[in-house]
Parts: sequence; structure tokens; C-alpha cells
Amino acid sequence: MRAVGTLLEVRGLRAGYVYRDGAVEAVRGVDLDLAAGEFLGLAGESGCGKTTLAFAVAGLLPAPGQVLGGEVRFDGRDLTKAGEEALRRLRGKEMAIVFQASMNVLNPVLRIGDQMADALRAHGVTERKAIDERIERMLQLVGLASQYRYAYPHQLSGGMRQRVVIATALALDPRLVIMDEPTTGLDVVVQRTILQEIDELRRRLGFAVLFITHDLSLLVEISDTIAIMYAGALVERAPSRELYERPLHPYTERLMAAFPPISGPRERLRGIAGQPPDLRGPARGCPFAPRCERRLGTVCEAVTAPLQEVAPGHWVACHLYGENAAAAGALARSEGAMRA
Ligand SMILES: Nc1ncnc2c1ncn2[C@@H]1O[C@H](COP(=O)(O)OP(=O)(O)OP(=O)(O)O)[C@@H](O)[C@H]1O
Repeated sequence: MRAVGTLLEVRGLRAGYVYRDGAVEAVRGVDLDLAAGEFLGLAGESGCGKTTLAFAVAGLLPAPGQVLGGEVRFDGRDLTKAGEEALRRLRGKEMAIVFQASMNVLNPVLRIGDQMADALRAHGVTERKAIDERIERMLQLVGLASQYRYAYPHQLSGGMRQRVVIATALALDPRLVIMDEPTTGLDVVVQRTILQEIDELRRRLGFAVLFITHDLSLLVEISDTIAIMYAGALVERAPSRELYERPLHPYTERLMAAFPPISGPRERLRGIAGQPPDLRGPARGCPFAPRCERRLGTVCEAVTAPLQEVAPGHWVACHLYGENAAAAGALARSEGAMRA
């Protein structure tokens, strides 16, 4: 049953790119819940499937991408079964999407205000006065003076253009805003400022946010919840502060160490040695095992750990935690003794 206040429920979602000679399964059975008004941060290295997940949720996977199984329930309705027209109506209105480098997709020969007006008209706001009012309000909300509606994109900085894209996404009062690396390519300080502004708007307007980034440190102060994705699956999910103070999965630990902390002493950063696995073909064991300094041996190489709740709201998929941790540890020690 749906928990009260749940806006988005993703269940067992599988999605990928299907070719004649095989498939890349980029999303491998993801469960995700997002409450109305919640800010969920999704982090993981490049190639872990974050963008594919976002596109699959929005029903926007370009061919040969497709949803291969599972459900995406938005307000109780399964979007994987909705028709293209119903999805189109939903997107932009109830669900807004800001994709990577979207500030570069503004039309260079149209004034900012005209582009925002087009987006509003496409979703049924046609009255001139209503359009004008919304454009003014949204520009103001994202901290741009209203005269910028008469500007062309090249007259604005990257950060300002991204604010325009965000203002357009918010203009129809969506209930969910999906943002996939919306600030990548901008100066780090500008990235933080924009993220703080999005959070402030969320608190005022009440929409939920699914915010995707490879930079975990960006999320810690702002997200309510953080989910960590690796090789197409969620490996950890916890309230933001809890994840920051007590990361459990070895991948989360390494990801945390790979980015500078927002505040506090600057430590030497350690990258994560090795590469995420190739997502063609089935997984065997924990996909992080080949890169993991804490792997237990055969059990990690052969058996995929399920996502288990190990503390209230703190879920992790790792043999080092949960009900089988002691047995997995004992098995690893006996393997070690046999090799010695
Ligand atoms: N059109 C495609 N055809 C085949 N494989 C693809 C296609 N698009 C993405 N992939 C593969 O799917 C996997 C997941 O990619 P995806 O872009 O979803 O990851 P990501 O975590 O969002 O990475 P990034 O941060 O670089 O966007 C990768 O292995 C990628 O190579």
C-alpha cells in the first residue's frame, strides 16, 4: 500500500538499451520512494545509471532505451503503462525536468521571455496577462531582474541561463522536479548558490526534488535523503546527515572521500581506483567487489547482497551489514585460514 504523502514510488525498475547483439542494462531493479515536498539526492560515479533512471522515471528514454520491467507510480498511477499523450501532459505540468547542460539548449535567437511564454502556452496557459505575470514572478523567484525577459541567451552568464531554465521548469507549479546535473559546468560557488536557491524555492512552493549529481558533497547539506547508485542499483539510502556521519557501504565511503567537504578541514582527496563495471551482461555478486578494499572474499564475488534496513531509514546492500554479516565474516575468515 502507498504510504501517506508518497508522490513517487519506483518499484523494481529495470531499464536499458537494447541492441540486436545484446543489451546494456543500466538500471537493475531500483526501488525508490519520494514523499511530497522531499529533496532526494541521487549520487554515483559517471556511468552508474543515474541519467537512465531519471529518463525512465520521466518516460523519456530515447530509443534504443526502454523500460524493461517494474513500475513508476506517480501519485498512485503507473507511468510505465501511461500513453505518450498522457505522459506529455504530465511532464512540464506536474513533473518538470531539468537535464544536464540544459542552459545550452535555450534558443539563441529568441528572447528569454518568449521562450518561457512558449513553454507556458504548450501547457495551456494562453492568456497574455497570465503569461506575463508568471514570467515576472518566476524570474523574480530565481533572482533575475524582470528586464532579463527581453534579453537573448548570449547576454546572460551560464549561471543566469541556468536560472532561466529552472524558472521555466517551475513556472507551471510542478509537484516533482527532476534535476540531472543541472549545475554541472558552472563555477562551484555558483553551483552551490543555485542549489541553495532551489532548496529555498522548494520550501516555499512545496515541490519534491530528485536531484542527480556525481558530487556527493553538494548534496549533504541540502537533501533530506541521499541514495547512492552503483552499477545500475542502489547500494545505500539514508537520511542525509546520517549518511554523512555514518556511511556504511564501502562505495559510499570512497565516494565521500573523493569530493572536498563543504566545510571543515580540507583533506587530501582520494579517487576511487578502478572503473565501474560494464553493464552489458548479468551481474554476479556485488558489482563493487573488484574495487572494494573491504570485500569478504567468495561471498562478495558470488552473491549480490539485498538492500536491507540496518538502522531506522538507513538501507544498505552489503554483506558487511545486516542479518548475515556475522556468517559472511566467518566464511571469509575460514577461506583466509584455508589459503594460509
Ligand atoms: N544510448 C545508449 N546505448 C548504450 N548504452 C548506453 C546508452 N546511453 C547510456 N548507456 C550506458 O548506460 C550506462 C548508464 O549510463 P547513464 O548515462 O545512465 O549513467 P550516469 O550515471 O547518468 O552517468 P553520467 O553521469 O555520465 O551521465 C553506461 O554504461 C552507459 O555507457
